[in-house]
Amino acid sequence: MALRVFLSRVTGNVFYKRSFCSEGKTNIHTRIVDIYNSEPVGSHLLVKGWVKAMRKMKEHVFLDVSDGSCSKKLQVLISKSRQPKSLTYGAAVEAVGSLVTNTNGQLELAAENVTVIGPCIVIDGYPFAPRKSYSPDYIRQFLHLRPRTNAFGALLRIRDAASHAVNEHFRNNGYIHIHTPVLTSNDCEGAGDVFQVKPENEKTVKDMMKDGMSMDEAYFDCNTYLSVSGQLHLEAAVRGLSKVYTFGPTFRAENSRSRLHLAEFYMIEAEAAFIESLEELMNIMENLIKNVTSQVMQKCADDVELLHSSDGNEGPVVSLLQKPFEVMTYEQAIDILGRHSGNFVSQVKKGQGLGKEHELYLVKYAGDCPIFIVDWPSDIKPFYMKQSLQDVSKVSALDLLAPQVGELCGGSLREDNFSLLQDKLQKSGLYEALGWYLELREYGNVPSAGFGMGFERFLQVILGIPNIKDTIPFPRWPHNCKL
Ligand SMILES: NC(=O)C[C@H](N)C(=O)O
Repeated sequence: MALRVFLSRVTGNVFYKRSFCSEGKTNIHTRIVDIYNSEPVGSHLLVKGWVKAMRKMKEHVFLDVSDGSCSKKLQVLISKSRQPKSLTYGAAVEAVGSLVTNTNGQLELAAENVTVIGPCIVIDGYPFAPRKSYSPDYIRQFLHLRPRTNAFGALLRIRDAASHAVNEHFRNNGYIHIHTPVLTSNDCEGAGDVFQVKPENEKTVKDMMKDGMSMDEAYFDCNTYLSVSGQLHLEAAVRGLSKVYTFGPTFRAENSRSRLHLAEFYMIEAEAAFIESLEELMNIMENLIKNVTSQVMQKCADDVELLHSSDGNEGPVVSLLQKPFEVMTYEQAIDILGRHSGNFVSQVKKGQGLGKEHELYLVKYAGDCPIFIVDWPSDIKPFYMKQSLQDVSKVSALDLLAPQVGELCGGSLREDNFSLLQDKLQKSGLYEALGWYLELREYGNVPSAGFGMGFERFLQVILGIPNIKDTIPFPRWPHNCKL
């Protein structure tokens, strides 16, 4: 571009002039949360939001207006003569007026003017009636309208606060946030069934083989999947940064519609170098869980209360904060389950994994307290877990079981013995694909450990939410991806 043209673009009147000011000051409307926190009585304000309830009196109309910024609504008072025609429950409105304290001592906007920004065009079609509480199952049928319900609004604010607290906790403890890839060529450890991805117009591998094409002609010259875990990439990053974590979407194509599974969920995964015992790993996990839980309970007390009082939720699990998490070995767990099988739980044999009923039974046994199950048989755990120094048939791994969900986290010391890892990769047929992973142990290797925790299950636990689909804005599960 010629310099003259360039300069005229930069300095001339070519550009559209905009007025710049920080967000919140634009358009000068005040958020309801700020009104309750800091706005002095007597202020003249513009408020924007949605009508959550409407009461018509002789001369006035009272509106409960919410803008989603907090659980509270602002009562707006307008004289009947100034009430716009399309003012109904559910409409989007803006109101201008003075902030006053009413006779009940509550803040109220005495409005001079209320304008309808967006009316409810089909009033009878709106699935939620004012001041009525609905079951989560009912609300879930309207995923696109769900964010405007009181209970789900509260959930979304809590989720935001929890996500913020997770990032803050890791940052305060010296962890570096790593964005691990969503597209990967490995399925981690066979952590779950994978979603395979390819460009829209590309043939499937099967068709390519039929047509005599080689994988080199594909976009990626290898099979590609949506990530089931960022762990292996974190293990690469931790051998350079010492403490790392990731917190992103994770995908499992499990054909389950259970109250505990999603096809897309958010996983918090952390890895730390120079860790040599499960004790240290348990402390890292317990500190994270306790700290984030107490942050959420403090910062979102109103929303937690609102969620608790709405239908279908069991309320927060306080046992999480009260005492140290329990610990028992896999063998002790099998023993306890064996002694109580029949009446309470079905039989589980030594060497087998635990079913959901076993996990929940063990949590009950621990007094509804989270419990770490440690030292698992190596045969039922993935290749990257470190062989136990005391018993070669075991790995230094743990599962954290919690009320409401059973398994909440899984973690382990990572195998740092080069030849053992090489052997395991060879035996599991992953040697070719994971040569790079083995190489991490070839140069400047260190002992390390890590864990993963499903964020939605964590929300279920701390909030007592039975169904995982009620913890994520737009849940994906079999046959449900249209919205
Ligand atoms: N980062 C982890 O340890 C999580 C584990 N790889 C899982 O997929 O469950």
